[in-house]
Amino acid sequence: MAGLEIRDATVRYGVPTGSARSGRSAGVTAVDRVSLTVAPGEVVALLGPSGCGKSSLLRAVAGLEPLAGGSIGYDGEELAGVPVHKRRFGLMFQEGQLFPHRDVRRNVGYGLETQELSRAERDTRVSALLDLVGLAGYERRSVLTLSGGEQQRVALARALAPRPRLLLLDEPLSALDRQLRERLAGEVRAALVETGTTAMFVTHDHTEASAVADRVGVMDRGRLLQVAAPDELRTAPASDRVTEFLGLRGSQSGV
Ligand SMILES: Nc1ncnc2c1ncn2[C@@H]1O[C@H](COP(=O)(O)OP(=O)(O)OP(=O)(O)O)[C@@H](O)[C@H]1O
Repeated sequence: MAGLEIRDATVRYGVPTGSARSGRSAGVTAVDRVSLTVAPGEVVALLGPSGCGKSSLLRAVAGLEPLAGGSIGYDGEELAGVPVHKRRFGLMFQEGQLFPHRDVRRNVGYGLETQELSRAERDTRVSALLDLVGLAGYERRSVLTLSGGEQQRVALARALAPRPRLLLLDEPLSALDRQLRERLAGEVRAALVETGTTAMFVTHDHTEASAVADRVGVMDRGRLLQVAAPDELRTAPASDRVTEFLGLRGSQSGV
């Protein structure tokens, strides 16, 4: 199938060699037989409390964690054995990812340096991306002078620059205060939709998940409880745990 296809993916940590075969439950099962698809151009959020396995699943898709079971494919190609840099996926994290000694233009243009573009073409693309993330005219600014929100906008522009076939975002707004987070969540979605970017967005904040994603996957203790459009999750939650995470009852949301 086109896009991302995760089938029965399992990620374990700290399992000594051989113990899986012996059947003993050594180590932690961070992701437990999760199946999920992301269609081309679709944005899917992974939502759940701290420790539920969201980042582990994202890292497995990126190729940063090996699978203990199941498989991950993209556009019909099996990704096992395909190294991180050959997957043509983009990554964006919470913070601390910009090069401090490069200006904004050279940060955003970083992923374009290996592509066969003239300097002028590169600059045009960088300016268009800065425009897209609301930072038109910031080319020459030192990233050290930017606010946290501006830095994450630059990081988003940089991640989008090489046109990744899948963008993986791990809590990209978590270091920002709530008000800014809510505004930026809408802006991130607009940028992803405008560029037609296929994306997986990890968050523990249900408001953010609903603002960013076409569909939200709710995770709990390594398992995927439900995947549905934000409206459908609200009107037809599959279980009480889903209701809790959506903040419709209790105080589990925003853990
Ligand atoms: N490198 C590791 N070694 C051992 N255990 C790990 C490792 N990374 C994660 N874990 C464990 O795996 C489980 C899932 O962690 P993971 O980081 O995927 O969850 P998460 O939902 O992304 O949490 P958070 O929102 O806090 O980042 C947790 O129990 C965690 O302690």
